[in-house]
Amino acid sequence: MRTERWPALSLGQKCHSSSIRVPIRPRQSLHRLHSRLSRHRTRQFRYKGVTTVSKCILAINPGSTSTKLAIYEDMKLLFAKTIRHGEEDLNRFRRLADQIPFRLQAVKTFMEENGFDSASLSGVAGRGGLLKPLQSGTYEVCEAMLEDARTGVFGEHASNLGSILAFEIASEVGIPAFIVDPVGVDEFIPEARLSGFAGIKRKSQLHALNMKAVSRKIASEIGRPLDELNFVVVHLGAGISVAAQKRGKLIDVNNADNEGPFSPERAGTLPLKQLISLCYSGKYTEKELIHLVTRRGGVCSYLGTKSVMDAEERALAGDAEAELVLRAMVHQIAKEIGAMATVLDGEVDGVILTGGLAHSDYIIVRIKKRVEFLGNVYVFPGEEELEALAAGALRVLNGEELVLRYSGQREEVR
Ligand SMILES: Nc1ncnc2c1ncn2[C@@H]1O[C@H](COP(=O)(O)OP(=O)(O)O)[C@@H](O)[C@H]1O
Ligand SMILES: CCCC(=O)OP(=O)(O)O
Repeated sequence: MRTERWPALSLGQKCHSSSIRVPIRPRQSLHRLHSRLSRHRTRQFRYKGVTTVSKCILAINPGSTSTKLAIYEDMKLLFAKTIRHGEEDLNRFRRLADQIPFRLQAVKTFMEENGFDSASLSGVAGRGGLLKPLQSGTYEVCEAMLEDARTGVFGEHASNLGSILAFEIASEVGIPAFIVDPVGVDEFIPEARLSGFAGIKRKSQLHALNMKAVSRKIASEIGRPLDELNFVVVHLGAGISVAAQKRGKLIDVNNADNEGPFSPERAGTLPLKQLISLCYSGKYTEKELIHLVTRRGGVCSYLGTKSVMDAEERALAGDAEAELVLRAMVHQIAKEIGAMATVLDGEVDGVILTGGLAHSDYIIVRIKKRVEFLGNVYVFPGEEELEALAAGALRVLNGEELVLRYSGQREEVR
């Protein structure tokens, strides 16, 4: 048994560091470029006196406490920034949609700071949020999608802002806006859809963008096609997704906003009867309780912080409560990994651990100890979401892949 650790690129880091073992390859398929698309989408890009003909993509990843941004010229990272939003910045907005002008300004400031004109862009890609169940791929943003993201009919999460912000920027300069592998990617097998109570269906809501991007990289490092491999893929972020990935398809997962292990900010699966009693206690409105279990649950509800980094410091300094909470979170994550291994009939080529918490040796060492009997454990700290967004947009702009419509049809990008 061994653990592979690939340090993910931190934002702004150049791709040539010798410590990076996963090669970042530029896409090679310009020869397949459709000439109409080529004329329409390829821009002259002028920066610091040098003019190049290439496709520039703005990638936007709105998170619950941050907006992560990057501009790629083809697959070369030009600029990136993580803007952290304090609770005081975001708490003044009553609804998620009220944050749009504030976040939009943050995107525009990022472009201005880097002297980058949006007229030089070929496309904008935003993280796709809680939308209807969708197949994996790149979708062009359309009015129906914007409406679902704005109203939150499939749930409220900061990622819902991705399509909206991408569309706002793109429509100003008449270029397409995309989302890639949204949170609502659904590749469930039929038996994963039943909850155990008729009328309540399980939903696939997960960190599909990063989980797919990281698994593709690890498969390529192993030297085998992803569609021949079975992984248990675990994204350890503000929310936690533990998925059974069979031959490239995410066939079962705990719903990262609703089920499974508790996370830095989410309660995960709760004892049913006690939860029902709490709903009828009169202490909370429906909205308040949903907010509590999804944004102030998990580690936050026990320790008052969503930062596992802080919780870890406390545990290491002898705080017994912090130590117990982290031990319990590891316990639940490991149990879920074991469960997903059974979904794969025990045929597991490896366990992949990624997301912010994968930076933590404290957490990783403890999970690994519990699950390494299943096979190799691959650790990929952080996430590849911005790069995956740019890659998804470029695949359709370069004519390598048909763009998906929110209705489910595949078409050539217009
Ligand atoms: N080096 C680290 N050590 C311990 N915890 C970390 C480290 N880096 C990030 N984290 C924790 O990861 C969590 C956030 O994960 P991240 O993947 O960035 O979240 P999101 O899902 O919002 O993108 C936080 O609890 C943070 O404290
Ligand atoms: C709702 C599923 C996606 C998710 O949990 O994202 P974050 O960890 O970024 O909040």
